[in-house]
Amino acid sequence: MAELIFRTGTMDAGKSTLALQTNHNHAARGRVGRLFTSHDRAGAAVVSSRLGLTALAQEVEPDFDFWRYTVDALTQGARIDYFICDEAQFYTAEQVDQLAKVVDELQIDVFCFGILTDFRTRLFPGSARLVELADRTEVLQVEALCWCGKRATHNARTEDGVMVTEGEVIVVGDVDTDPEAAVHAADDVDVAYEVLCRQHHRRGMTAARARAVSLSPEPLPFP
Ligand SMILES: Nc1ncnc2c1ncn2[C@@H]1O[C@H](COP(=O)(O)OP(=O)(O)O)[C@@H](O)[C@H]1O
Ligand SMILES: Cc1cn([C@H]2C[C@H](O)[C@@H](COP(=O)(O)O)O2)c(=O)[nH]c1=O
Repeated sequence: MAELIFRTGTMDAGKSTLALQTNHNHAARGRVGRLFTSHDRAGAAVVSSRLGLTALAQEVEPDFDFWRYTVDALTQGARIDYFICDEAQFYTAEQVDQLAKVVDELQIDVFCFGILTDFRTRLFPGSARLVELADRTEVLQVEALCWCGKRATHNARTEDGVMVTEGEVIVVGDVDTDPEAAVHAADDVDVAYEVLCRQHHRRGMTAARARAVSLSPEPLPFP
Protein backbone atom coordinates (compact mmCIF):
# COMPACT_ATOMS: atom_id res chain seq x y z
CA MET A 1 0.00 0.00 0.00
CA ALA A 2 1.29 3.42 -0.89
CA GLU A 3 1.71 5.91 1.98
CA LEU A 4 1.68 9.62 2.67
CA ILE A 5 4.52 10.29 5.09
CA PHE A 6 5.33 13.64 6.71
CA ARG A 7 8.85 14.07 8.13
CA THR A 8 9.18 17.21 10.16
CA GLY A 9 11.65 19.08 12.36
CA THR A 10 12.82 22.61 13.01
CA MET A 11 14.86 24.51 10.47
CA ASP A 12 18.35 23.01 10.16
CA ALA A 13 17.22 19.58 11.37
CA GLY A 14 18.31 17.83 8.17
CA LYS A 15 14.99 17.55 6.31
CA SER A 16 16.28 18.44 2.85
CA THR A 17 19.25 16.12 3.35
CA LEU A 18 16.86 13.31 4.25
CA ALA A 19 14.66 14.18 1.27
CA LEU A 20 17.64 13.82 -1.07
CA GLN A 21 18.80 10.63 0.69
CA THR A 22 15.31 9.16 0.40
CA ASN A 23 15.26 9.98 -3.31
CA HIS A 24 18.71 8.42 -3.76
CA ASN A 25 17.79 5.21 -1.93
CA HIS A 26 14.60 4.67 -3.89
CA ALA A 27 16.19 5.57 -7.25
CA ALA A 28 19.08 3.22 -6.50
CA ARG A 29 16.57 0.35 -6.39
CA GLY A 30 15.11 1.26 -9.75
CA ARG A 31 12.10 3.17 -8.52
CA VAL A 32 11.09 6.24 -10.49
CA GLY A 33 10.40 9.40 -8.55
CA ARG A 34 9.72 13.09 -8.97
CA LEU A 35 10.99 15.90 -6.75
CA PHE A 36 9.02 18.97 -5.73
CA THR A 37 9.85 22.00 -3.66
CA SER A 38 8.70 25.54 -2.92
CA HIS A 39 10.75 28.65 -2.06
CA ASP A 40 14.03 26.79 -1.49
CA ARG A 41 16.83 29.06 -0.24
CA ALA A 42 18.93 28.13 -3.29
CA GLY A 43 16.26 29.42 -5.67
CA ALA A 44 13.31 28.12 -7.67
CA ALA A 45 13.03 24.48 -8.71
CA VAL A 46 15.89 23.11 -6.62
CA VAL A 47 16.11 21.04 -3.43
CA SER A 48 19.22 22.05 -1.51
CA SER A 49 20.74 20.70 1.67
CA ARG A 50 23.21 22.54 3.91
CA LEU A 51 25.46 19.51 3.51
CA GLY A 52 25.98 20.54 -0.12
CA LEU A 53 23.69 18.16 -1.99
CA THR A 54 21.28 19.64 -4.51
CA ALA A 55 18.82 18.25 -7.06
CA LEU A 56 16.53 19.78 -9.64
CA ALA A 57 12.87 19.72 -8.73
CA GLN A 58 9.48 20.97 -9.86
CA GLU A 59 8.60 24.28 -8.17
CA VAL A 60 5.18 24.10 -6.50
CA GLU A 61 3.35 27.35 -7.19
CA PRO A 62 0.08 28.07 -5.30
CA ASP A 63 -2.00 27.07 -8.35
CA PHE A 64 -0.05 23.85 -9.06
CA ASP A 65 -2.35 20.83 -9.13
CA PHE A 66 -0.64 17.57 -8.04
CA TRP A 67 -3.58 15.44 -9.15
CA ARG A 68 -3.75 16.95 -12.66
CA TYR A 69 0.05 16.81 -13.01
CA THR A 70 0.13 13.13 -12.08
CA VAL A 71 -2.80 12.06 -14.21
CA ASP A 72 -1.33 13.92 -17.20
CA ALA A 73 2.07 12.29 -16.72
CA LEU A 74 0.62 8.78 -16.36
CA THR A 75 -1.67 9.31 -19.36
CA GLN A 76 1.39 10.19 -21.43
CA GLY A 77 2.94 6.85 -20.42
CA ALA A 78 5.25 7.98 -17.62
CA ARG A 79 6.02 5.69 -14.70
CA ILE A 80 5.91 7.26 -11.23
CA ASP A 81 6.55 5.27 -8.05
CA TYR A 82 7.06 8.07 -5.54
CA PHE A 83 7.09 11.81 -4.93
CA ILE A 84 9.61 13.67 -2.76
CA CYS A 85 8.02 16.93 -1.56
CA ASP A 86 10.40 19.35 0.20
CA GLU A 87 9.42 22.63 1.92
CA ALA A 88 5.93 21.15 2.15
CA GLN A 89 4.94 23.71 4.79
CA PHE A 90 4.49 26.15 1.90
CA TYR A 91 2.02 23.95 0.00
CA THR A 92 -1.64 24.83 0.25
CA ALA A 93 -4.08 22.61 2.15
CA GLU A 94 -5.70 21.80 -1.24
CA GLN A 95 -2.36 20.61 -2.60
CA VAL A 96 -1.93 18.29 0.39
CA ASP A 97 -5.44 16.92 -0.28
CA GLN A 98 -4.33 16.28 -3.87
CA LEU A 99 -1.24 14.42 -2.61
CA ALA A 100 -3.42 12.19 -0.41
CA LYS A 101 -5.58 11.41 -3.44
CA VAL A 102 -2.47 10.56 -5.48
CA VAL A 103 -1.46 8.07 -2.75
CA ASP A 104 -4.88 6.46 -2.41
CA GLU A 105 -6.06 6.39 -6.01
CA LEU A 106 -2.79 5.98 -7.91
CA GLN A 107 -0.70 4.01 -5.39
CA ILE A 108 2.21 6.47 -5.49
CA ASP A 109 4.25 6.91 -2.29
CA VAL A 110 4.52 10.53 -1.18
CA PHE A 111 7.31 11.61 1.18
CA CYS A 112 6.84 15.15 2.49
CA PHE A 113 9.41 17.18 4.41
CA GLY A 114 8.82 20.50 6.11
CA ILE A 115 8.72 22.59 9.26
CA LEU A 116 5.60 22.44 11.38
CA THR A 117 5.28 25.96 12.73
CA ASP A 118 6.21 29.44 11.61
CA PHE A 119 8.13 32.15 13.49
CA ARG A 120 4.93 32.98 15.43
CA THR A 121 4.63 29.32 16.56
CA ARG A 122 1.52 28.88 14.37
CA LEU A 123 1.08 25.82 12.18
CA PHE A 124 1.71 26.40 8.48
CA PRO A 125 -1.50 25.50 6.56
CA GLY A 126 0.32 22.83 4.51
CA SER A 127 1.85 21.24 7.61
CA ALA A 128 -1.45 21.31 9.49
CA ARG A 129 -3.15 19.46 6.63
CA LEU A 130 -0.28 16.96 6.48
CA VAL A 131 -0.63 16.19 10.19
CA GLU A 132 -4.36 15.68 9.59
CA LEU A 133 -3.95 13.42 6.56
CA ALA A 134 -0.58 11.65 6.71
CA ASP A 135 -0.37 7.93 7.37
CA ARG A 136 2.62 8.77 9.55
CA THR A 137 4.14 11.98 10.90
CA GLU A 138 7.72 11.51 12.03
CA VAL A 139 9.95 13.98 13.85
CA LEU A 140 13.54 13.88 12.63
CA GLN A 141 15.95 12.21 15.01
CA VAL A 142 18.81 14.68 14.54
CA GLU A 143 18.07 17.40 17.07
CA ALA A 144 18.78 21.01 16.29
CA LEU A 145 19.77 22.66 19.57
CA CYS A 146 18.83 25.88 21.29
CA TRP A 147 21.75 28.01 22.48
CA CYS A 148 21.02 26.70 26.02
CA GLY A 149 21.63 23.12 24.91
CA LYS A 150 18.04 21.94 25.03
CA ARG A 151 16.36 20.46 22.01
CA ALA A 152 15.21 23.26 19.69
CA THR A 153 11.49 22.97 19.00
CA HIS A 154 10.67 26.39 17.56
CA ASN A 155 11.85 28.65 14.76
CA ALA A 156 12.51 32.28 15.65
CA ARG A 157 12.85 35.10 13.12
CA THR A 158 15.14 38.04 13.70
CA GLU A 159 15.17 41.38 11.92
CA ASP A 160 18.44 43.24 12.22
CA GLY A 161 19.28 40.82 15.02
CA VAL A 162 16.08 41.37 17.04
CA MET A 163 13.49 38.58 17.42
CA VAL A 164 10.11 39.47 15.92
CA THR A 165 6.68 37.85 16.20
CA GLU A 166 4.82 39.81 13.54
CA GLY A 167 5.29 40.02 9.80
CA GLU A 168 4.82 38.13 6.54
CA VAL A 169 4.57 34.38 7.10
CA ILE A 170 6.82 33.50 4.17
CA VAL A 171 10.26 35.07 4.14
CA VAL A 172 12.99 32.83 2.74
CA GLY A 173 16.06 32.83 4.95
CA ASP A 174 18.67 30.85 6.81
CA VAL A 175 19.74 30.11 10.36
CA ASP A 176 23.24 31.32 9.58
CA THR A 177 24.15 33.93 12.17
CA ASP A 178 26.72 35.52 9.87
CA PRO A 179 25.24 39.00 9.19
CA GLU A 180 26.64 38.81 5.65
CA ALA A 181 24.39 35.78 5.03
CA ALA A 182 21.20 37.41 6.24
CA VAL A 183 18.48 38.02 3.67
CA HIS A 184 17.95 41.67 2.89
CA ALA A 185 14.18 42.05 2.79
CA ALA A 186 12.46 44.60 0.58
CA ASP A 187 12.72 47.29 3.26
CA ASP A 188 16.44 46.48 3.64
CA VAL A 189 15.97 44.71 6.97
CA ASP A 190 18.32 41.78 7.63
CA VAL A 191 16.11 38.73 8.16
CA ALA A 192 17.52 35.58 9.73
CA TYR A 193 16.26 32.61 11.71
CA GLU A 194 17.36 30.91 14.91
CA VAL A 195 16.06 27.67 16.39
CA LEU A 196 15.16 27.86 20.09
CA CYS A 197 13.60 25.74 22.81
CA ARG A 198 10.04 26.74 23.72
CA GLN A 199 11.03 28.57 26.88
CA HIS A 200 13.52 30.81 25.10
CA HIS A 201 11.17 31.35 22.16
CA ARG A 202 8.44 32.45 24.61
CA ARG A 203 10.85 34.86 26.27
CA GLY A 204 12.27 36.13 22.97
CA MET A 205 15.66 35.10 24.23
CA THR A 206 17.93 34.56 21.26
CA ALA A 207 21.61 33.69 21.69
CA ALA A 208 22.59 37.29 21.00
CA ARG A 209 20.13 38.66 23.55
CA ALA A 210 21.21 36.10 26.15
CA ARG A 211 24.79 37.22 25.64
CA ALA A 212 23.78 40.87 25.84
CA VAL A 213 21.91 40.54 29.11
CA SER A 214 24.64 38.26 30.45
CA LEU A 215 22.21 35.65 31.74
CA SER A 216 24.68 33.10 30.58
CA PRO A 217 28.19 34.37 29.97
CA GLU A 218 29.15 31.06 28.37
CA PRO A 219 26.04 29.52 26.79
CA LEU A 220 28.06 26.59 25.42
CA PRO A 221 29.26 24.08 26.44
CA PHE A 222 26.01 23.41 28.21
CA PRO A 223 25.74 21.50 31.48
N1 LIG B 1 29.60 21.50 8.25
C1 LIG B 1 28.70 20.56 8.61
N2 LIG B 1 29.14 19.38 9.07
C2 LIG B 1 28.27 18.43 9.43
N3 LIG B 1 26.95 18.56 9.36
C3 LIG B 1 26.47 19.72 8.93
C4 LIG B 1 27.32 20.77 8.52
N4 LIG B 1 26.54 21.80 8.12
C5 LIG B 1 25.26 21.38 8.27
N5 LIG B 1 25.24 20.13 8.76
C6 LIG B 1 24.07 19.32 9.06
O1 LIG B 1 23.07 19.63 8.14
C7 LIG B 1 21.86 19.82 8.84
C8 LIG B 1 20.97 20.73 8.04
O2 LIG B 1 20.59 20.02 6.88
P1 LIG B 1 19.41 20.54 5.93
O3 LIG B 1 18.99 19.32 5.19
O4 LIG B 1 19.88 21.69 5.15
O5 LIG B 1 18.32 20.97 7.03
P2 LIG B 1 16.80 21.40 6.89
O6 LIG B 1 16.33 21.07 5.50
O7 LIG B 1 16.08 20.63 7.95
O8 LIG B 1 16.77 22.87 7.18
C9 LIG B 1 22.30 20.35 10.20
O9 LIG B 1 21.40 20.03 11.19
C10 LIG B 1 23.57 19.60 10.45
O10 LIG B 1 23.27 18.37 11.07
C1 LIG C 1 10.03 29.77 10.49
C2 LIG C 1 9.80 30.28 9.10
C3 LIG C 1 10.63 29.89 8.07
N1 LIG C 1 10.43 30.37 6.84
C4 LIG C 1 11.34 29.95 5.75
C5 LIG C 1 12.80 30.12 6.00
C6 LIG C 1 13.42 29.05 5.10
O1 LIG C 1 13.58 29.62 3.80
C7 LIG C 1 12.34 27.95 5.08
C8 LIG C 1 12.68 26.76 5.95
O2 LIG C 1 13.70 26.03 5.32
P1 LIG C 1 14.54 24.88 6.09
O3 LIG C 1 15.06 24.05 4.94
O4 LIG C 1 13.61 24.12 6.99
O5 LIG C 1 15.63 25.56 6.86
O6 LIG C 1 11.15 28.56 5.56
C9 LIG C 1 9.37 31.21 6.57
O7 LIG C 1 9.17 31.62 5.43
N2 LIG C 1 8.55 31.61 7.58
C10 LIG C 1 8.73 31.17 8.84
O8 LIG C 1 7.94 31.57 9.74
